[in-house]
Amino acid sequence: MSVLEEILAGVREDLAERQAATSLDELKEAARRAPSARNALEALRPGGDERGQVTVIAEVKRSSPSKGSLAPIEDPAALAKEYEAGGASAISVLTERRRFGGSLDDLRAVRAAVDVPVLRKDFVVSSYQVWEARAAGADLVLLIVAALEQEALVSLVERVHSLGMCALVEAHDEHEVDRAVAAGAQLIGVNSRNLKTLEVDPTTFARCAHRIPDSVVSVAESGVRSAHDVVEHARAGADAVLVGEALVTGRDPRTAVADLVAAGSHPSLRAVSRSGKP
Ligand SMILES: O=C(O)c1ccccc1NCC(=O)[C@H](O)[C@H](O)COP(=O)(O)O
Repeated sequence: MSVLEEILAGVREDLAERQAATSLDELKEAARRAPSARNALEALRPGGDERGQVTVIAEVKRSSPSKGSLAPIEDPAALAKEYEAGGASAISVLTERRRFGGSLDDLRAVRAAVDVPVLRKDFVVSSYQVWEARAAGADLVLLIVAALEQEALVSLVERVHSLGMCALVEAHDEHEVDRAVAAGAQLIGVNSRNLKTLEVDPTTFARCAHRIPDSVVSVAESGVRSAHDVVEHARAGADAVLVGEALVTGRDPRTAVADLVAAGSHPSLRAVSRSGKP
């Protein structure tokens, strides 16, 4: 079994327990009571089509399959506030329990503490999880192309958008980028971590970028550690970077985010056309 299949098997077991405890109707009612979703596309590409800076999505990440335990993070809301104070444009919260140590309670706490959009980062296989995300206040929901058949991907993208949220559709190679575009994604993440080996290949975003239309907001995910990495991804046409490990294992999350934001805002980084058009 691949790492992804193992994770998905655990996710499905946990999901079945939650579905037994809370009906879809109850969830829908909770989603109706939740505050409206914040505009993630505007937050991640504030200049619209006139792209001029790379924004930062800062992640609340306790542990991971590749690295094991990273940081205890007893107060995810306090960490998210530090990220926001450092200039993060959105916060990613891992809600998967078994391998990442996250929860929907983390997401609820973070959403209540910050004013920027909040991403539910999980392994979504059912529209039930999309309703859960909205009920917990999420503004964005991660959908992983490699985990979904195309029909399911299309239907989940539509469900996320119909609830006013934004789907971050995650690809790992050019073919998956094409599937994300075909599914109607307005926000595409290219994850540099190979789901079979868990190795990070920092050239992945640059290899895939030309397949992402300029009208789609793009995110470079995984392995971003330094200002240099932000500049490299900016030069390849990224609108945003998503950073976890480097922030939760560093000493000062606010300053760490601020350094990445400053690197992504440098005037020398002119807007880059991913399609190669001037
Ligand atoms: O982080 C992992 O080991 C991992 C393994 C398998 C599937 C997903 C995984 N991570 C989720 C993420 O996408 C990252 O948390 C995110 O991109 C941030 O990456 P990093 O900055 O390298 O922590």
